[in-house]
Amino acid sequence: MSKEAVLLELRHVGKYFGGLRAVDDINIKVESGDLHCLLGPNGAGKSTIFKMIMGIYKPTNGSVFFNQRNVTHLKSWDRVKLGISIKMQTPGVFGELTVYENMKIAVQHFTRHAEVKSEVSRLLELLMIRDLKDELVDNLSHGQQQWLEIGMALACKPKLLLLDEPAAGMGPEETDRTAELIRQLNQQGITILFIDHDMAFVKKLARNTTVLHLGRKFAEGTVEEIETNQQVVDIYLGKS
Ligand SMILES: Nc1ncnc2c1ncn2[C@@H]1O[C@H](COP(=O)(O)OP(=O)(O)OP(=O)(O)O)[C@@H](O)[C@H]1O
Repeated sequence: MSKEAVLLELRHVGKYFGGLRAVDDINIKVESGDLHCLLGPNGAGKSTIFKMIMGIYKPTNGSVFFNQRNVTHLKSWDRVKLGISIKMQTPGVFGELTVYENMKIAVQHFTRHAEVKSEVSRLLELLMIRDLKDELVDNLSHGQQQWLEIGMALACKPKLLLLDEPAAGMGPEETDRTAELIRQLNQQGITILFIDHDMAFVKKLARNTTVLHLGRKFAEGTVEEIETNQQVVDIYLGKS
């Protein structure tokens, strides 16, 4: 991988909470244009890594590079301005407002006033929820709310989109639509790093995978390589 091809790099990153090494000496490179999955069982350190990429947690050790720039000490908002965006697992939408109003709140930070309406429409179309623009968010299905949140994360026109378990709690149909949406965003040039522990979903989407276990990098490679790695299979069955 050439230096220019790397969009995100974690170098010897660690995060300790008291005596707990939630993330320990992690090195990860995410290539520009990749659809990359952070895979691992509960408590492996995946969300903590996302929070360090986003600037929500400061690493105990190591550095985070974005576009070859050391962003370790930048605030979250400055990272957003550089092109990093996140959709967290916890809900970030306003249930008592409409779909349109939610999107407008996100879009108006990044778009000139005269273009807000058309940008909201463009995103709602992309998210397959344009017909629901006047609906209160509380009335949407779980999947539709998740797509709206992805849309709000897109408002800053990110180069790198972090998705924490984007299909969690969805049925098969919504999961398939979510996979399709993520694939589409990636084809439009957005590099995507997503967290998941559902191997079937990961197989549908990811090109490259980093497997974490107990805060350490356990394995990395293509989905095919990971799937046939006996040690990875074992940690999923609780043998390691
Ligand atoms: N703010 C915190 N204070 C103390 N411990 C924390 C904190 N955040 C996370 N941890 C611990 O760090 C470890 C890694 O947590 P993390 O949430 O990153 O794992 P994860 O791989 O995202 O798990 P899950 O799939 O369950 O979301 C866990 O043992 C967790 O309890």
